[in-house]
Amino acid sequence: MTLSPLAPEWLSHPADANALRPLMWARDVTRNDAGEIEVAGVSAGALAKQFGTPLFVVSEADFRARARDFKDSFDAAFADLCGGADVYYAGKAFLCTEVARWVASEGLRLDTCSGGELAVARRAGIPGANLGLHGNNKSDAELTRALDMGLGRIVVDSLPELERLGALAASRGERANVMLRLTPGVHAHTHDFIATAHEDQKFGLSMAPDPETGVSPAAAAVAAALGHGGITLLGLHCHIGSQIFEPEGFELAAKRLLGFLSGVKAEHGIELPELDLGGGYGIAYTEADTPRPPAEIAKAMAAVVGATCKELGLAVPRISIEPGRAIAGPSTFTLYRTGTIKTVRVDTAGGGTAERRYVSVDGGMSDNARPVLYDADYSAVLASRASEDDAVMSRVVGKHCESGDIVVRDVYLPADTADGDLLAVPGTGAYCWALSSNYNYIARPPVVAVANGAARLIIRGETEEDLLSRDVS
Ligand SMILES: Cc1ncc(COP(=O)(O)O)c(C=O)c1O
Ligand SMILES: N[C@@H](CCCC[NH3+])C(=O)O
Repeated sequence: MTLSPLAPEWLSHPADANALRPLMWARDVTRNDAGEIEVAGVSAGALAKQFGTPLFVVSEADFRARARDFKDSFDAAFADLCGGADVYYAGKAFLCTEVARWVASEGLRLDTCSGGELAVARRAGIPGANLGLHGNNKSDAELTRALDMGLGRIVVDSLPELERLGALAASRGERANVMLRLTPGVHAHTHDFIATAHEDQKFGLSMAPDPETGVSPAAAAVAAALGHGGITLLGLHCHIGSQIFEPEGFELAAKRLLGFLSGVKAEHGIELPELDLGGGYGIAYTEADTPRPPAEIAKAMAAVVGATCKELGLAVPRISIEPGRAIAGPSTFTLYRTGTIKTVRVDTAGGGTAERRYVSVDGGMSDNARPVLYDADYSAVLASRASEDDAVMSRVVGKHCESGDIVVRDVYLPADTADGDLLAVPGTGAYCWALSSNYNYIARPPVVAVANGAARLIIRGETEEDLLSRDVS
């Protein structure tokens, strides 16, 4: 078989199309003797039979292990510097009541960014002291809810919000626990839509001095917070973006924030006790991605923080981080049923023609918007059986009325992949269900957690009745 010239350079023709690359899958996903994929002892076929497809399948053990790994690694790395570190799981990646409970039982805290996420946290019984709240446009109702729940930290994003929160807390005779989100001016190596620390964007307080006053919005916010009767200023926060592999951006941001803390000490005589370095750690969606293990990330970060504090004569603040994707992403795969398969002739850049095989599945951009939103790459394997057939360059597409509705842009799938097979797409635990929609009146799929040979629903799938029941007629 001649290889399709349409294959991207980074994608290698697999020697064994049935193989599961370890970094891309939850650690308890294997291929059983019958050739079927199974997770924690439950086969893809059994899952599809019990819950239907599309289906989000979460390995509970894998999710918990990744959460624990971050907590243990950061605690160990920062033990001597500041007595350990706090890990806030970023619930925006994937949140439901069950997941919030897993996170809490593994010793993590929870980062929320809306009233709805706070409601999940409350339902899961997480104490307010272990919660953070983010957002560039928090409503008064959300701030009130945060105060009602006694939040450990509200991450303030702007001067107007600081004023609003301070006034609200003061009117209740309280002080709000505040972290200030700063933009350290770091350009992260990631898709523009998920980079968040350069100057020209909606998040955070700039550290760059205003040309007229010489005072940066960040410095103005610190002064305002320290002087406000309704605010307790705990420290500073930054988040440079998401799906980032290189350590340099994280380290530069940490250095800039510590430098800023040193400036606060010089100006106000105060060493703020906390520093949150955000999330953003990349995961393996394809063979081209090489994520760093949490222990390595933590050690490198501790070395930078320790050395910088020493240089600046600062006590090391209590460090926290907010990983989302790196905990939720690899724990989950999406199970689809294949449908129409067709091969089309396409013109190549070199002036020739090639064939592209389109494999359609029964979901698509409504359960995974990331390829459309960020040009995100994924991978896929045949899940219902192993195949001895050669692997053919393929494009997995959804069923939506949108030509950009691509699930996996480029993947080698066995030539005998046929209508009715099961296909599994790994790494869909973060920002897939969370970003899901009802486009084309398609109901959101259920999410099941699998552990110890049993699967249980943690989010029920929507039904057509659910969707119709919203229509006012
Ligand atoms: C403030 C903040 N913290 C944490 C995260 C989690 O990022 P990630 O899922 O890439 O770890 C995000 C999302 O990018 C974020 O905006
Ligand atoms: N939603 C983005 C991640 C960033 C969201 C949080 N700031 C993604 O799917 O990659």
